[in-house]
Amino acid sequence: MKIIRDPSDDAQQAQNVNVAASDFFVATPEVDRITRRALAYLKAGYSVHLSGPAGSGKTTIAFHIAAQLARPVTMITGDHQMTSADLVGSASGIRKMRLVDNYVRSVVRTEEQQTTIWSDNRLTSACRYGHTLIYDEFNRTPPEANTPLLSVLAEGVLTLPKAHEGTQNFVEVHPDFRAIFTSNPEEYVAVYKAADALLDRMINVRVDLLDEDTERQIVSSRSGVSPEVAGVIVALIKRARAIEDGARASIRSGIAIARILASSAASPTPEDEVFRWAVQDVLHRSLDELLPMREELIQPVSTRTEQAAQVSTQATAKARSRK
Ligand SMILES: Nc1ncnc2c1ncn2[C@@H]1O[C@H](COP(=O)(O)OP(=O)(O)OP(=O)(O)O)[C@@H](O)[C@H]1O
Repeated sequence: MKIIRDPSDDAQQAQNVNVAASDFFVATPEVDRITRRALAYLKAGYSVHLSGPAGSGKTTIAFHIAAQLARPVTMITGDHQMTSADLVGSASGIRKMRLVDNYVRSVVRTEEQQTTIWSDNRLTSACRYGHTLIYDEFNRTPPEANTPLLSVLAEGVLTLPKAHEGTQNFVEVHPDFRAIFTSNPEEYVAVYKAADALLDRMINVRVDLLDEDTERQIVSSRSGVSPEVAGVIVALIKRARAIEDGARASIRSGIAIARILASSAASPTPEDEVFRWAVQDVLHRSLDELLPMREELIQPVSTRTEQAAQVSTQATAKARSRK
């Protein structure tokens, strides 16, 4: 994702960015379908929740969708230490004013005034200026901290705490404000069960593990390895997922193996020690454990191409002999 800063932004907006797809972004029909589906709901004014397993591309697609909305993006990442103040804002100090009036020498009149200085936080500025909010892994934040979102999503109003110095203790949500949430429902470490009331205010778009062709293109695009090498790695990842009992082998693992191969000029063959190490350390499985793949896939790409050519020559010869 490319980050584009808008020089015309005022100080408040300068913390936020405009985004555009990076040169490495892969838009296959599957990615495009998810994007169009989410955009249909966002355009109707609804918030979207992209839910799916780790590495299914939720965050990347969220940015891609946000880029289509062509509004500045405010990004928040869920965190167990977050409070409502981290979303909405808080008092950041006190402003004191003292007036001493000694115009008549024998009379001294003093007047003191004290006001709280309020600082908007990211949700408030996104609501004020009509940004696209990307709230990544929102269920890592305690549900009570996310409470201000309820009235934002349902009534289009953000209520501010008393410390706010303005005359209005609420912000009317800008008509261009949109929110995209992401979460992994399979994650059970350091996450909270999201409040039903919040989930009920967003439309869930399921982002499952991407299809093989999309994963192959992503691995190739993010690492620079050829699509053939990426295909071998993705097949290994799929095999690891099929026999998995612990953490899921993600597309991130595939990108990591591919980048290691590319930077060491290694090849995805059983004889290549860098490849064996990378598979062992990234997937936590030895190449031998993934042996069924060995026969089919883990051969030098040139060998596989030669074999494919042989198979096709044999097939042509058979077809001719049948005539
Ligand atoms: N369409 C795509 N084009 C290019 N790269 C992609 C695409 N989708 C995902 N990726 C890459 O795959 C990796 C995982 O994607 P991403 O972080 O978006 O997944 P996620 O579902 O948000 O994962 P997590 O739940 O672990 O945060 C990243 O390195 C990302 O750059």
